[in-house]
Amino acid sequence: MKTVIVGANHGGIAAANTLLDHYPDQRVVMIDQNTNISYLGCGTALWVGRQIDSYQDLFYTKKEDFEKKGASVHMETTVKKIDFERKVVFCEKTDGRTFEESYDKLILATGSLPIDPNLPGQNLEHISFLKLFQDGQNVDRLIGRMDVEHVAVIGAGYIGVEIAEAAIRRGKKVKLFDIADTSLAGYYDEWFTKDMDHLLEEKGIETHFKERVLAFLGTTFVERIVTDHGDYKTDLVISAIGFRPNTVLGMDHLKLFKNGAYCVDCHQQTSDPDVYAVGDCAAIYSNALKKKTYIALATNAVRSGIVAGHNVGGTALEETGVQGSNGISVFGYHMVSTGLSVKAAQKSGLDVIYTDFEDWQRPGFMKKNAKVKVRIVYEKDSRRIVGAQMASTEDISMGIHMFSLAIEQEVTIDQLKLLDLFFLPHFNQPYNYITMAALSAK
Ligand SMILES: Cc1cc2nc3c(=O)[nH]c(=O)nc-3n(C[C@H](O)[C@H](O)[C@H](O)COP(=O)(O)OP(=O)(O)OC[C@H]3O[C@@H](n4cnc5c(N)ncnc54)[C@H](O)[C@@H]3O)c2cc1C
Ligand SMILES: NC(=O)C1=CN([C@@H]2O[C@H](COP(=O)(O)OP(=O)(O)OC[C@H]3O[C@@H](n4cnc5c(N)ncnc54)[C@H](O)[C@@H]3O)[C@@H](O)[C@H]2O)C=CC1
Repeated sequence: MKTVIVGANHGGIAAANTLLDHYPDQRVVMIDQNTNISYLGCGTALWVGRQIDSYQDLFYTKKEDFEKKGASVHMETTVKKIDFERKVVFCEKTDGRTFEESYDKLILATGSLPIDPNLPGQNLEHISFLKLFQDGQNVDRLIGRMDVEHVAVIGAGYIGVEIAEAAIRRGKKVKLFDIADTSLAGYYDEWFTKDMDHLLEEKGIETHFKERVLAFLGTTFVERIVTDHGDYKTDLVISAIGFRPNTVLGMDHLKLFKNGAYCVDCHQQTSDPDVYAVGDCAAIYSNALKKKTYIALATNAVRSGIVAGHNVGGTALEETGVQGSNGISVFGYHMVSTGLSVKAAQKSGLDVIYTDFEDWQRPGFMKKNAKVKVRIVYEKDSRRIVGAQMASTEDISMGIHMFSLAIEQEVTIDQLKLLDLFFLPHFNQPYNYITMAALSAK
């Protein structure tokens, strides 16, 4: 059986490795328009901010690794069109040569594209997205220039906050804009985002929230940014206002989710039984919402790629749904969340309440200590946990993984009250903050 995979980044790579490692009878053809694969975008801000020495280790695999396993890999090759009736993809290499690849099964892993604010002056130089490795190289080159002093970041979501930190670390004057009234509004409630906003300002980032960018001014290079509150000198603009699914290849043939992502079932199969979709180009089932949604994360791309690979290979593996677990760490402050914030839950029509707790991580007699904040969001009637947020200068990631499982398994806030959590002064308090938050739940 021959499977063609369009897109060979995190989702396509996971699908290809699953097929090549478990189903020897499979012929796998991978096609990607880029010059590189497996780039960890999350490393861009670390490298631009010189928290890691180079970008070399931000790639975890390469074309040759798949060729060694027997795959054919066409890099710098764009799939221009797909004939879903004849089951053929039409390819064009960067040098203009064209060819066709027939398929028995097709896996679409074409990912996402940065949302384009489409503003006047958008084509001036020194305005960049931050999606590809090449974008990271471009921003790193520009930020290294002496004549680039003022950096404007549009979008205070995950990319925007992380790259704003990087620009501060490189000694730039940074303005961070968002139409929301706080940073990270899509992931956390205000009890958390106000701490992040304060930290960003304390570190020298000039925040401009509830402010809409209207245009860019300049002759060759961008010189000023115009918003509904004023205009500001700028030498470099980084635009990070979210991703949209890249589904131009199948939009006229396959069923689409409300934001344009491909609808898929629990096997990652689209409305065409020979076509699967994974990663940022596909919708995903939220265990918190109990319905399909769109969450563009590398972790989801990998898991959905594995599920599609097994199903194409002949194993009817079902995806278990996600909670959209995510985390951010800037200036040594960590925030992690899973499921829904109160705001997101209410926006989706869920009737939720929440319990908050803030305490020291360890008992007072321990020399090393740090404050931890936790919020648990749960449905009023079912008392099912639907979300959690945590913040500290300590690594609290294991806590949010537990909450992710709790949401998936429909654990209630009452079940959490007496959950067996160990006590050791090096790690926590006898009455640790998770138990205390649950015990204080209404
Ligand atoms: C700066 C940054 C930081 C991030 N940090 C994190 C993080 O910390 N944690 C996390 O979970 N997620 C993070 N993400 C999100 C994560 O990178 C994406 O969710 C992930 O890349 C999705 O993988 P994908 O394979 O579905 O899509 P993509 O990575 O978008 O890959 C799609 C691939 O398809 C190819 N392609 C598209 N159309 C065609 C075509 N017509 N023909 C041929 N090839 C095509 C593209 O070249 C690309 O290689 C970050 C993203 C960015 C930009
Ligand atoms: N640590 C992590 O897990 C990371 C994950 N990612 C993922 O990559 C994807 C893309 O990241 P982002 O681009 O940061 O998207 P995002 O969704 O995290 O943030 C977009 C931000 O832009 C704002 N915005 C939207 N339109 C705007 C406008 N016209 N003007 C000003 N602000 C506007 C939104 O309010 C939001 O705060 C997301 O799915 C994100 O979760 C990215 C970086 C790190």
